[in-house]
Amino acid sequence: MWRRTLARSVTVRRFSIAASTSSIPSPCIVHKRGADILHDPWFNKQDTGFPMTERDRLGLRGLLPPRVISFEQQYERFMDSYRSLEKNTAGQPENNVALAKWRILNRLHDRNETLYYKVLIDNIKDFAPIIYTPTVGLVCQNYSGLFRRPRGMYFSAKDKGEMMSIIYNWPAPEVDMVVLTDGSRILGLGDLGVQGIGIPIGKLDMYVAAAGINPQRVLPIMLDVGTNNEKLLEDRLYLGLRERRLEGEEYISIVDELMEALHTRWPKAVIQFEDFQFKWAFETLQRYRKKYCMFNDDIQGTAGVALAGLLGVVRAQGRPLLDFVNQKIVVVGAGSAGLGVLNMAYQAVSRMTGTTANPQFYLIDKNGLITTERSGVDPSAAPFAKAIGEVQRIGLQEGSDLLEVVKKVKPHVLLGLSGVGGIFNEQVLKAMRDSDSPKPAIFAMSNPTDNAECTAADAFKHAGDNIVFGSGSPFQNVDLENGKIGYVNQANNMYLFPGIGLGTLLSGARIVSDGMLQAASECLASYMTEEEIQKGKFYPSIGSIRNITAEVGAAVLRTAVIEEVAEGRGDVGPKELTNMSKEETVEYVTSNMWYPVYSPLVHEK
Ligand SMILES: NC(=O)c1ccc[n+]([C@@H]2O[C@H](COP(=O)([O-])OP(=O)(O)OC[C@H]3O[C@@H](n4cnc5c(N)ncnc54)[C@H](O)[C@@H]3O)[C@@H](O)[C@H]2O)c1
Ligand SMILES: O=C(O)C[C@H](O)C(=O)O
Ligand SMILES: [Mg+2]
Repeated sequence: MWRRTLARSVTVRRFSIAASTSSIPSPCIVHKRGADILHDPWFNKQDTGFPMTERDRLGLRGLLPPRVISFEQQYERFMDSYRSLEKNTAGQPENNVALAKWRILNRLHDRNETLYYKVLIDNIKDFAPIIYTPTVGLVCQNYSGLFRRPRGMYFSAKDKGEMMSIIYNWPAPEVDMVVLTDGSRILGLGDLGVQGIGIPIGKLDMYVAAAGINPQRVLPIMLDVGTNNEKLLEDRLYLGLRERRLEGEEYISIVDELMEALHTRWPKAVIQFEDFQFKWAFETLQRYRKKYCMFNDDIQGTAGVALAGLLGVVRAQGRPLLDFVNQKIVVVGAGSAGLGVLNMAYQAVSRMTGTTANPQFYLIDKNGLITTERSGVDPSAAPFAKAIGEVQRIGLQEGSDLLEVVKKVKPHVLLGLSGVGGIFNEQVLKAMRDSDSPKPAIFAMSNPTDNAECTAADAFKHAGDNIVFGSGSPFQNVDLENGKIGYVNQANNMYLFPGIGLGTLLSGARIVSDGMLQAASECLASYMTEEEIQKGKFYPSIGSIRNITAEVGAAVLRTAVIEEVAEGRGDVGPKELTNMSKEETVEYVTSNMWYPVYSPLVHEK
């Protein structure tokens, strides 16, 4: 038996396509020498990390001080400076501290990617809030001032007709993951134009940290089609096009051109759409999802994470999963994210009941409760408009406000994806005390922190100790002052998009199907133990994000194989993928994760 297992695991390892994690890293071919290497963050070893033999081979002798400092020493040196910075900035305004921390990490990112990702992976709990949500929002807002050097690619409306050649300016021969934004809806901060580039960079940092995508194969892209942000239009130092956004056919033809260019150069790359405003988010998803290997994280990734949380809520109530169909869920925000969640929740109910069920979902936008009486309702929201007769029976009407809806519906779950900070105010939270659930759930999923529908502390204070709580941006757990702790879940799509991307990539799938997304969500939902669920924990700790990503990636990959959309990757074709057991698939995914080590550099002309 052991022989078989060993043989199989060797087979799986043989198919590894990323850098090896063994103690002797495989060599890396470089096409440059001397100072050019020191200035390249992909190959630089923080200068002092180059061993003498390598200094000889690469023409580095005389360009560096004589001492060689090990990777471990460099790591400690960086962490020491980080800790000093923390000490020296203690007590200063929160945003200043956050930006100072971002700067020190960013400088390392620009100098030495290997050490940067080592630091990030080993301290993900502390550093995710800096390189990702919420600090990344602040960075985008201050981008023009913080800009030192470019990262990723920038396409603008001025590049129309030339994108196919511009795409070849990207220096890396291979790209696995692309995150693309047009900057039109950055978190809950609105239209930030070109400054939104921080979001694809942050998402791809999470891809490297959580999914082990090789950082030489990630590509953040900003598609600058103008901005409607008046402040930016008037700002002389704004780095993007100081023009209003393209609309209609002009807009879509530019996105078409970019997608075609990307597909031509890297047909196997997975493309994640991120932070597109509502009117284009759904439209581009429908337009491209059958043609290219792409998904929209705000619609689909968020939906999977939210559904996993909603199923956790049912378990926390001590109810069987099938009871999900009886949950009264009020979703506040009828945009990309809110509608994505409702679509997926609706599909789950339909699967459970085997019918086109009429779940008890209530949808609220800036004009209040959406019912069949609403005129001009967006077609993507229309399926969730409540029948007017049904709402009138409980004393509600078209446009009823949030407080009214919570009071009358007594929901099991109140889920915010509105982008409006504090909208779950004291009255609304107090009304949740009358929820029909023994463990009312409050999800304040909007980002960044100031845009959260409520804080964790307010949720526990006003809605009661028995609630379960999730937020898009991180909050500290809450001391309930009765010896108990109110647990805070981070209900953020970061728990899924890395696994969706990695699983899709390794499967070589042509598209990202609904089945693959559903598998990702189910995997996340079932990851949590009964004990954790009873403690109000629906998502794993961020410290285990590589493990969860491996599981999610494997679930996505296996579904791609079952649905026959997987074409395989490298030596590993659909047949080999089909023959892998569930455990072997997880091992295959894990063994393909890149891990930061200094590889011996070998020069080739
Ligand atoms: N936690 C996560 O993983 C996650 C994922 C995606 C989006 N988000 C957050 O969700 C928010 C919304 O994103 P989106 O893409 O859906 O935006 P969107 O612009 O597409 O939608 C926003 C929706 O909120 C509604 N709204 C605005 N003001 C309101 C009010 N006062 N009362 C009720 N509804 C109101 C709007 O009518 C609209 O339907 C953002 O803050 C974003 O950061 C979080
Ligand atoms: O970026 C995040 O933290 C989550 C989400 O994609 C968002 O737009 O808020
Ligand atoms: Mg987003």
